[in-house]
Amino acid sequence: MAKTDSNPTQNSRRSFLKQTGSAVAGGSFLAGSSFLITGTKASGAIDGANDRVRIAVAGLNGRGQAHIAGWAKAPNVELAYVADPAGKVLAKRMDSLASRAEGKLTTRGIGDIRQALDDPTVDAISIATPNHWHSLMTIWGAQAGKHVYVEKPMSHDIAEGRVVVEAQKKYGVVIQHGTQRRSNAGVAGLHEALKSGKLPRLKIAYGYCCKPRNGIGHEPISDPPADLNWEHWKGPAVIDQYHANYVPYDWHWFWETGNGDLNNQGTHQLDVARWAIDDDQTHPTRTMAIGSRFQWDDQGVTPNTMFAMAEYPNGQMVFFNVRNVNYEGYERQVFNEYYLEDGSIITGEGNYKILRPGASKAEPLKLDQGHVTPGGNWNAFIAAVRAGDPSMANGNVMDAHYGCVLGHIMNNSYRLGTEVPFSETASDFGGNEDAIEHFGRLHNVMSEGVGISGSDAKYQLGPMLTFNADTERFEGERADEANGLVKDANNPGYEVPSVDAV
Ligand SMILES: NC(=O)C1=CN([C@@H]2O[C@H](COP(=O)(O)OP(=O)(O)OC[C@H]3O[C@@H](n4cnc5c(N)ncnc54)[C@H](OP(=O)(O)O)[C@@H]3O)[C@@H](O)[C@H]2O)C=CC1
Ligand SMILES: O=C1CO[C@H](CO)[C@@H](O)[C@@H]1O
Repeated sequence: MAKTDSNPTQNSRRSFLKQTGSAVAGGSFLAGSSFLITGTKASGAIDGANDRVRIAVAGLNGRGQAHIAGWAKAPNVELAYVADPAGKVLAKRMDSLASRAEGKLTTRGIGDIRQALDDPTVDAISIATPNHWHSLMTIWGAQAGKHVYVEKPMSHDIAEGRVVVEAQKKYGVVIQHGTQRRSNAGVAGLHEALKSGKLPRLKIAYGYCCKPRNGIGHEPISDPPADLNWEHWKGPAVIDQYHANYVPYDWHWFWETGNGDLNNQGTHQLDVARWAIDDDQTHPTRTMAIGSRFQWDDQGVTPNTMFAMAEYPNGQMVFFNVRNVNYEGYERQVFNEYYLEDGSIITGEGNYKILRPGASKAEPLKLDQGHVTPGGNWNAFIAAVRAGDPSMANGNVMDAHYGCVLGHIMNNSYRLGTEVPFSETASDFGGNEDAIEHFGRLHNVMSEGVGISGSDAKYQLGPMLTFNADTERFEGERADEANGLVKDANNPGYEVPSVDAV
């Protein structure tokens, strides 16, 4: 890991950042209050009375603010650093912190998270950068002995996710994925009931990521803004030239930096769907996707419409819908559904209803709460850090890896797709009747709701890919092309190490 020339330990003074009107007494932190501690503790060791956790947040524009607020509410957590490569974003966040600080603000604003990694008194980092940075920064964090809270998706491609897994094993740090539904004991309870046989066996776990969005237009190639360290923003991502649609947020819709909505919002629902699959299953072995970027005629390239399916070796399936196009009467659907072998359908999120075969109305499904580390996503991470126990993470590194790869291989099928006429019989989905029926519903929304029609309209139909769950490589038809998508190219100085070199 490259070293920086800063002296991050120079601020040895503690001070406190006031977030609300509550009071901090005697220089100590009142557990459960809404203060954010800033400053530096004398030692990085987390023990006994000095169990303060010092954390550095990377990525400050959108989700990074939720991270700061989340750590502020966690007892005895100290915001040591905030990092962002854009000078204006960093200055704005620092101003905001300073305006709420009691006394001198000692949180350090930095452009490069490696300054915080070099500080032995930092215990953990929390990553809210664009997706292409998630794995590399997590790996750097593990190598530096820091615990890591990393936003979803933990990986931008299949191979780097595996490196994170191996880094976690080697360095033993806590890694928690930003899939906060993993902290929901109601969701855990349903999945435990499904797996223990208290409910009929799960056949299809279905995720929906259907929230309306708009196109992003076209931005010309230009110089990056003067305050932005563009080389560092790109980091591992190979991007030819800057345009203003990358920064901020709309990087989601370019494959070099994002993963489309399937592995954006959809990561939450993909993760829940996979969590419901039997515990002895790792990756699906067959997957395919069909979709398009309808309606917008913009610069983004990832699909705004998608139906994808994945089949696990035990026959259980994950189905997934993405539907971002906007139209009058749009039905927002961001949730999961469970189709059981006896024909029942379960819906809800932590508070479930079941529609039994032949019944006209769904009935409430009363279940025991499942096992999660209590306290919500932020507190669970801090509890795991204090205990030094990676298994306490709500959404650990393996959960993250399997959930993200599920989305990556669906996206890979889509990316290898060919154009076919816009039709409800665009694919036979390997003969899967359930998939044919569910794709038909999405197709109807596109034709009747969105009004897509005519010979110019096309779907991009991806091949049925075969994935070897042991080697994490594709096999069989189109395998060479699919394996070309397993690992992204990286820029010099920002290479994701190999599994052997981690
Ligand atoms: N769990 C959840 O519910 C949610 C999770 N997320 C996840 O959070 C992540 C961030 O999303 P969002 O905030 O919407 O995206 P934004 O683009 O709005 O913000 C990302 C920030 O990261 C900064 N950044 C880029 N590279 C680096 C780097 N090397 N070091 C530090 N900061 C960097 C960006 O810099 P710049 O200032 O130049 O743009 C920007 O400020 C995404 O991965 C997303 O999936 C988002 C929303 C909710
Ligand atoms: O639009 C968004 C808001 O909710 C999602 C939840 O993780 C985000 O990631 C996404 O970018």
